[in-house]
Amino acid sequence: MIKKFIKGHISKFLNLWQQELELKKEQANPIDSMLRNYLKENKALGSNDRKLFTDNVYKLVRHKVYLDTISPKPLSWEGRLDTIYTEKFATQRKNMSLLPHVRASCPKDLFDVLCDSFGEEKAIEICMAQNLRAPLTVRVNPIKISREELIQKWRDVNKFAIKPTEFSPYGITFTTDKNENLYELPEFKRGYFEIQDEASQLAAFKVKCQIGDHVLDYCAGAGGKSLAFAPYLKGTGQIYLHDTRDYILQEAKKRFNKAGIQNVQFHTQESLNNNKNKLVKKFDWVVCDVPCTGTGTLRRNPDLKYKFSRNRLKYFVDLQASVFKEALPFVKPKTGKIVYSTCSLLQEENIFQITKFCKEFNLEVVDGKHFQTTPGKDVEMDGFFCAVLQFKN
Ligand SMILES: C[S@@+](CC[C@H](N)C(=O)[O-])C[C@H]1O[C@@H](n2cnc3c(N)ncnc32)[C@H](O)[C@@H]1O
Repeated sequence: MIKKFIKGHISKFLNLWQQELELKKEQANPIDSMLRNYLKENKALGSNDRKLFTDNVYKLVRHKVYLDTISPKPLSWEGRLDTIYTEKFATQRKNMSLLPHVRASCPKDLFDVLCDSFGEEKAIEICMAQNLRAPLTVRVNPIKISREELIQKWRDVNKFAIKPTEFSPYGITFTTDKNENLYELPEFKRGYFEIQDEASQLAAFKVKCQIGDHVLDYCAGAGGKSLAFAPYLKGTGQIYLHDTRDYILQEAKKRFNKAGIQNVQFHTQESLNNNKNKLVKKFDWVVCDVPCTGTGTLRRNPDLKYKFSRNRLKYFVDLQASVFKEALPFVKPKTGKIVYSTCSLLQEENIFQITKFCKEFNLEVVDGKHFQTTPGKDVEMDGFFCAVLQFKN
């Protein structure tokens, strides 16, 4: 039974979130930042209460479409919350008279485009998987410690329930849903690891840069991908991090310092433009980890599914094409490679884009086929897409 006091907070918070979404639509603040602010302002919620509060907020947001159909009317957050803890919540999933997008708890527009990409059966499986809690996964920084050493320390001293990731050689996944505060660990402060989903790690490792290479991370954000592939360079060559948001590069700078990586430089849009003549055709690798609908990360960001619209999809498709076109001149002719990646599941942002780029710019996909992960029954990773392209010679 959830205490009345916590139920009150859950309702209050979700009413605020709903208002925010109605008012600002796709510009609405992300739910995780709204949650952080709410918890800061409501110190009366103790640490156990916070976990219960947060877990239930996420559950309600994930299952809202389904709950709106099966909960008592008039709808309220309290009513939806009570419904989660009834038998009906499980049994109605099998009610085939409910529309598929309702059973899968996915807004209709998004469900339809997922069906276009995967067919209905797979789309339902993906949505169901995206309604589960995301696993907590970290990437070990091999410059500071090996995965084996960190696993041993965490198992023996911290008593964490963890396992090595199956595909990434540097990942560790937590196997319980206990909220470990990893940011407070000395190993985090010393740069031994970063929190990063396994699929994102695998996409980053597609940048197989070698000693002495020059790499331009064109949409670097806070540097998540670059931090993962930087150890391949063994301190040689140079990574250029670029983003249109100056403040996020400051964040990246701090993370690189902590990770002990020095062969990097940071470029705002202005500084890259000022140096453009020197930098075009210079890079062995250009990484285009473009802005996208984020439909592969709905377990972490379930609020994104309510921001989705076909217009928003078109906005991202156009933006991705223009970012790719901006980044391409920096690739070294003949040998240079450009890596295009998204955390989207949609063909419009992925395979359709690279097919178009190949035709328009005389490129071909190299290093095997493109790489794609889709959350599903046995796939614990986020949805990611990545392809390595090179000029046809
Ligand atoms: C998916 S995020 C990058 C995440 C980052 N690579 C990581 O692994 O943590 C996309 C980034 O593209 C940036 N961006 C948006 N428009 C851009 C543009 N025209 N040129 C370069 N970066 C852009 C955004 O500010 C955002 O940080």
